Amino acid sequence: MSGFVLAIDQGTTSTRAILFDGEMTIAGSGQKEFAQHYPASGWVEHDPEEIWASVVTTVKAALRKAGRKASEVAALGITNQRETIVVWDRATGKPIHNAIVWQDRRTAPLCQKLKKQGLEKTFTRKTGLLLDPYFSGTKIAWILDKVKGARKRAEMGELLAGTIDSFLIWRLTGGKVHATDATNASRTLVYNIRENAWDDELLAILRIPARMLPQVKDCADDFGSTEKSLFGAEIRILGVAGDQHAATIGQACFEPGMMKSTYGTGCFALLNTGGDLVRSKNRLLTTIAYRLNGKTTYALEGSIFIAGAAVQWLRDGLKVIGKAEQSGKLAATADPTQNVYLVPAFVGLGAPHWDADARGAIFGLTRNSGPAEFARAALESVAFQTCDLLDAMRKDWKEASAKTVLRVDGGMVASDWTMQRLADILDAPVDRPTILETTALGAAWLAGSQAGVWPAAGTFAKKWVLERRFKPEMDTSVRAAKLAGWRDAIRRTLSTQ
Ligand SMILES: Nc1ncnc2c1ncn2[C@@H]1O[C@H](COP(=O)(O)OP(=O)(O)O)[C@@H](O)[C@H]1O
Ligand SMILES: O=P(O)(O)OC[C@H](O)CO
Repeated sequence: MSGFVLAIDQGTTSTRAILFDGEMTIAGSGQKEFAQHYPASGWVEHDPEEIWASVVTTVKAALRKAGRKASEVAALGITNQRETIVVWDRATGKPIHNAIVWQDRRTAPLCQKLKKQGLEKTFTRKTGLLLDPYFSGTKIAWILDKVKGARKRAEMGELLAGTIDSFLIWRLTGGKVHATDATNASRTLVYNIRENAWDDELLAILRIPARMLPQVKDCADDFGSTEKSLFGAEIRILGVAGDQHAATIGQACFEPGMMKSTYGTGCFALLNTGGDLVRSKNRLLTTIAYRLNGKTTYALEGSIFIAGAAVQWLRDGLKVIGKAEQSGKLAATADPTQNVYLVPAFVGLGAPHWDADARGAIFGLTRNSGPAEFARAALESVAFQTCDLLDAMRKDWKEASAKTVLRVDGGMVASDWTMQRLADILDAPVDRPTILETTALGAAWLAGSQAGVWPAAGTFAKKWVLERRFKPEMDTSVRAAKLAGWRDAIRRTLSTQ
């Protein structure tokens, strides 16, 4: 069998399909953006049919560009934006509502109600998550409540629910397989991460019928085969993981203590804690890093909602840059004597504050403040937020020693200035690999190793190649002063002061 492995990376703003060859290099790829729907303030939806069409188009494009046929592909891996949920009709495969996206805040009142009933501890103990609208469970409950007849139909087994991976598997296999993997399940708020099973008590609280949920498999497992009519030949689906988990694998963070951080629209940092299910006392999430051969590896996760999105704000909102890549150059020209801070709480704050009501703020402006100081403040905010996550991780898990090295990926890591500032603020080395498509690579590795055409974890990890290490260079007192200023800015921004 050939070593060609296909990865579908179904992200928040675009879908990518990448065909890797036996040397794990990219043979061909396709990418397609799709519409974001904002039906009300704080609501974010995707059309599942548009997502499905983008998957079919990009897979065909990747094969065409590589000059390969589906019959030459040994396996397919799927990775996806997490938490985003679809409910569809079992008989027709048609969604009964648009997908409710991870960023969507519509279930904040339900989360508040459950918190007031004293239920957050129960959810956290079982799922490792918090009662925040970010996660899928309350979104499923919302659809069952609001779409006429949905709950009854779900109880009768006529409706199915799933994260995007699950919806795609259903469509790709022609409605034969309703499955997901343990990492995606671990983001739903109804999956018990210690017992590795859907949790009846939590399902009852949210009134979600268990029969509408997918079977949960290992990340490298048999998820069925794509219908021959789609790509000309069947392709076995052998790997599935949420995108941040796939990036953890693609960055070869297989050892406890290893950590990756992905800087796209938001930033998601995962610290591998091995078999230890570490309970956070500092409002980080406990999540399943990956599950292989029935063995669960856990992670502590810090989720930041705005990272590269702050650069988009410089470009599209303030219009002080024309392109994202100009942000670093502009920041480098900022006046070192000014202390301008941006707290980018544009959609509230994620970890470790979880303040849905906070809104963005800027501090320290003077008559001399201009585009350069705004650009520096925006890029530095990403470093400061990561620093808050790392501090919380160190407090939560003593093995997360001062020696932590951060492996980075995502669109924003192209900025050398930002990566150097990140190393300076963290006071820790930041490693940027040669392959930045780590998410797709992680999904491809799951599928390729399961198919037996790609190497096992140890050999795969040795193929991780450093492109550049950013070492901390900032004077200790300068760093301390900057961090003190940031903490003051955060304190003044929180909605509950
Ligand atoms: N050179 C750069 N400097 C700073 N930010 C950048 C640069 N290039 C891209 N970005 C930011 O990275 C983000 C895109 O990264 P990507 O990983 O594709 O995100 P996503 O998968 O969330 O869509 C955008 O928000 C963009 O503003
Ligand atoms: O699609 P991305 O890269 O923005 O990632 C989204 C995360 O999985 C949300 O938890």
